[in-house]
Amino acid sequence: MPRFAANLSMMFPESPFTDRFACAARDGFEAVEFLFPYEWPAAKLADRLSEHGLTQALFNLPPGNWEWGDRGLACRPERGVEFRESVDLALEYARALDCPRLHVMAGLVADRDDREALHTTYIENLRLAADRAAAQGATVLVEPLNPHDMPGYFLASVPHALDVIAEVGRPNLKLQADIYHMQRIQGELASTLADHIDVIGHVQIADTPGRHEPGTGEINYPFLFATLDQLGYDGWVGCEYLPSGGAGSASGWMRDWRRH
Ligand SMILES: O=C(O)C(=O)[C@@H](O)CO
Ligand SMILES: [Mg+2]
Repeated sequence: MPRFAANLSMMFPESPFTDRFACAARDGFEAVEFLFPYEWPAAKLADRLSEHGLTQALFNLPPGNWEWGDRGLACRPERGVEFRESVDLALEYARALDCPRLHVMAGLVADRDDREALHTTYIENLRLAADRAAAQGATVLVEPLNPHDMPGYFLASVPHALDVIAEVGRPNLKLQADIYHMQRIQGELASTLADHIDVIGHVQIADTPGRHEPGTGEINYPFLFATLDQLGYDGWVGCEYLPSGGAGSASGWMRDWRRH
């Protein structure tokens, strides 16, 4: 049975962020993940983890200026200094939270951009991030995001992510397989998990349409959880969804599913 981590950026929206650790523990989660921890002191978040006996499974590098439209820096040639600073800051938080996984967002591409230059920058930046992360035993992840939710995102398909991972050539660079995005990009869920299980370093879930909890849409999650078990996946499965309604919908499906 997969081990689930609550994504505190999306789950428990009725509670302030730092109270969501308690909500996750109350609902039976042993781990949490979130997007960006940087507006809270790392020590405060570390206290929340230990207070509730939770493991930090994953978080993201700083994405640049989200309000101004940044969605990551890694492919942007003109943002090199900021990217390197973002790696160091994320690794500092990772040490404080004892977190071994960091998601590096690629960034957006515009029509006028020189794609070759973005590609070269992305590969160099991922090597740098992976090498700095390796020094503290951490893994760096790349995640294809679907073009409906994230138009213009540089890394928009699983084959592109696999090519990048191969070219970067670092053992601690892995694929973040977000099943919700994979469904909206391409489908072929079970076969993609099976074909690439060796490079999958983290899994995330949500159903579609709506990006809500499993059981609210078209994805057969019981089948995919059994597939992950058969493949021997023993990492975390991040619950990165917006509960469809009310506090109980955040994790009620998980309790029902575990009873069977
Ligand atoms: O949107 C997702 O899916 C993520 O996992 C984020 O880390 C990137 O926005
Ligand atoms: Mg995701």
